[in-house]
Amino acid sequence: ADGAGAAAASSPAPARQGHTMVGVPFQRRSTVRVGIIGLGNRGGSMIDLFLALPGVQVRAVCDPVRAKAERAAAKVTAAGQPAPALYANGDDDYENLCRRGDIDLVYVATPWEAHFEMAKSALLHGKHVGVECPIAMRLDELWALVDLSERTRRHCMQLENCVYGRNEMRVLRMAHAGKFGELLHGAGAYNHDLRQLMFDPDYYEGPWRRQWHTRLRGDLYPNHGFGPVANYLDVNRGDRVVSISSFGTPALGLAEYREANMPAGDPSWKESYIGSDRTISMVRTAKGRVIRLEHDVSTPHPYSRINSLGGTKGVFEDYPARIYIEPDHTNHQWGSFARYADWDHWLWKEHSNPPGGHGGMDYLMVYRLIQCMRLGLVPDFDVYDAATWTAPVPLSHTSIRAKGAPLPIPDFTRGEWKKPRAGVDSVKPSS
Ligand SMILES: NC(=O)c1ccc[n+]([C@@H]2O[C@H](COP(=O)([O-])OP(=O)(O)OC[C@H]3O[C@@H](n4cnc5c(N)ncnc54)[C@H](O)[C@@H]3O)[C@@H](O)[C@H]2O)c1
Repeated sequence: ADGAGAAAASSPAPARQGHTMVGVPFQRRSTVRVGIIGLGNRGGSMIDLFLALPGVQVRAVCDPVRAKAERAAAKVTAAGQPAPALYANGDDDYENLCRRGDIDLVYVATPWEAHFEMAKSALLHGKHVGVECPIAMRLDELWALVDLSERTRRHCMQLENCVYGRNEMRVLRMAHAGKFGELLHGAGAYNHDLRQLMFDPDYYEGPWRRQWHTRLRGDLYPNHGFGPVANYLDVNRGDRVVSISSFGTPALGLAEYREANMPAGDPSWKESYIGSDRTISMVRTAKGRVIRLEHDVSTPHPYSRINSLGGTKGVFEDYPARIYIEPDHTNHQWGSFARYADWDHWLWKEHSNPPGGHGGMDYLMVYRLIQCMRLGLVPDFDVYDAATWTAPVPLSHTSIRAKGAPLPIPDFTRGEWKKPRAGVDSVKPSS
């Protein structure tokens, strides 16, 4: 599989089968009819945000764990909507949800191994699809999603919530206004100690997340760190990421945690974890800028997405947020980022205290997606962004196996990255 990965990594873009999805608006509609696949931790809470928005109807819910599907259906009726169709007959019942004629958007919040087939099914049945991170696990699947989106004329979106974070959006606007000068470098991460949750028998639906640590090396979850920095640097909108070089430490954290916490005979004792506890990747852009990505979910660490950006006039670093830009700051002393609240994105000015998890960015993501669909706007991100932000998953694995050898990151836009265009730094719509 690694050999195939390396070959695929260096092969040229496959011939385009459809037409570009760059700048393609949604068809305008007053009501967005939603089907949700996967109602675990994520889907089971995101449904509240869909139901909180005017103009959204949840028409169908799907989860093989019937109790979870039923709990979600009860939320729909409690919100005053008709009872949704329920799909709970095994692992393939999602196809029946995708087949329905009364759904505009499918939202996928299932284990990673299921994302690709579910996105594919939604697109083939004419639905727009928003998928949790990462959108797929293999490079050939990323190309397949690009081709399917281009052929079916439906948007295939990585629902990357962190690009809607308040700090991320403020930095994005300041970057575009030149406050950091010419942009040079950025960093993003998913450093989140998930040991306890991954070994908890009840938190996830089965051990799927931990088991990925027995299969794939490297950065399993790059999107939350990569997406925001890619936006700062206008990746796919004037610059593009061209190569990735990844390094991984030994994988010791999960086994050490198991030793200390899991009783003999627990099924986890059959697992062997492969590298790496911390993956560090260096990504180069066509303009010569450098992005550092980190991934670590198996050692103690306070939560951090790093979220930094630097240029010729200064630097921002998050966790905690701090800034140093000329001429505002001197003498090597960090300044307060709170002082720059005027630079907040219009979404954050409109919703100063959004509901829902992750500090409100989940809500703003769903709000903006639904707004784009109802007003017939171009979405803030498309299948090219989805593929780009996810590409480190397979590529970091292959690069680590090759001792950090740089691998090309495909140009999923097939040359269209050079065109500047709007993205998450959107203009507030007038109607
Ligand atoms: N963006 C974020 O901030 C964020 C936060 C948490 C989770 N996530 C992502 O959400 C996804 C789900 O994570 P989770 O924590 O909710 O996991 P989970 O295990 O709690 O939920 C997954 C759900 O999918 C269901 N499922 C499994 N196979 C299915 C199938 N064939 N058809 C329909 N449903 C199926 C399971 O029964 C379960 O209810 C993952 O991709 C995860 O990375 C994203």
